[in-house]
Amino acid sequence: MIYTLTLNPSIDYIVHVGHLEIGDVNRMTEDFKLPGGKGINVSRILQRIGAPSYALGFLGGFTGDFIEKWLLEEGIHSQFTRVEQDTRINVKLKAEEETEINGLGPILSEDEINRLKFTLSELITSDDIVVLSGSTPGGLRKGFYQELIHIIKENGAEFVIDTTGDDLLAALPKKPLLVKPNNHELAELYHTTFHSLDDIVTHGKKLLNDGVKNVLISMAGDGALLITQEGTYLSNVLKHEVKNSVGAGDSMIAGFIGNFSQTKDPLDAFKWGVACGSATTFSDDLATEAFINELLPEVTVKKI
Ligand SMILES: Nc1ncnc2c1ncn2[C@@H]1O[C@H](COP(=O)(O)OP(=O)(O)OP(=O)(O)O)[C@@H](O)[C@H]1O
Ligand SMILES: O=P(O)(O)OC[C@@]1(O)O[C@H](CO)[C@@H](O)[C@@H]1O
Repeated sequence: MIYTLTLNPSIDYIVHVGHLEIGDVNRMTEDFKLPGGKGINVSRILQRIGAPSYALGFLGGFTGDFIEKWLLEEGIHSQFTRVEQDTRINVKLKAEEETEINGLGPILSEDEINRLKFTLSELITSDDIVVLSGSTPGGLRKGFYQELIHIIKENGAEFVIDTTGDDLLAALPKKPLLVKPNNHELAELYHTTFHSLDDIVTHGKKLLNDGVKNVLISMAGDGALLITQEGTYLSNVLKHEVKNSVGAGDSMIAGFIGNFSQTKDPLDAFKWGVACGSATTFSDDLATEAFINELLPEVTVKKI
């Protein structure tokens, strides 16, 4: 079973304004509320590609109810830890440019934190993959991801981690099955600036040497890289109308893990990752199964 764990889910409030006038009253031309948070996006794509998952994390208040109900309607199993404070609302402002304003998330009590750890330790077995995704709620103690990874490893399961900074660095020696920084996050992680594809590959290989089994690096309109012990692979860039950047990386993780859990073939999984990430980029919301299948034959990867 694949589990996704979203410590800080959100309602994504997508607001279209056409033209944005800062400091003035702006009127929306369209708005949508969607369940969000990186792990939740991964679960939604996994469901669409026939690799069902179980969604875990913290949910609270009316915003939490909205997310739980939506996932239920999509047939996604979940066992969230209910918390006192409301799940956050993240604003995705679509004007001439896309602007995101992400909330801090609820303050959690010690009891709520312990209940989530207990749920994880009860559910996970050595057959499972746990996808740990996204930021941690503002008030949560530092190093909490490490506590979760400890439980996952103790239960003999594999894990994927999609976060940034110290939480990502600390996870590397625990040998994640997959990490997927984008090129900017990778540069930040190593306090550097990239000037070429070679620079990106060199730093991606550091992640591999530090313990990661499969390194995926997404590069938006420049495609993606996969680095494993067998070699380094570059994907092509699919050409369609770009509509959305929210959730492309999560879709890529879902495509990779959904396929890898069934085939154990990193190259095939890479193609699925690129198809899912691209399909979301070219959609208004997360990609549909039909569109992912349509794009799959367009994906090519080459060893570099
Ligand atoms: N402009 C684009 N043109 C073509 N393909 C794209 C474009 N943007 C994204 N993709 C595809 O989607 C993949 C994931 O996108 P991206 O690199 O933006 O992920 P990310 O930065 O993790 O996204 P997110 O904003 O969801 O965190 C890319 O590696 C690429 O395959
Ligand atoms: O604040 P975080 O946890 O870093 O990111 C949260 C978020 O921006 O990531 C998803 C897209 O990847 C959205 O659904 C959600 O709003």
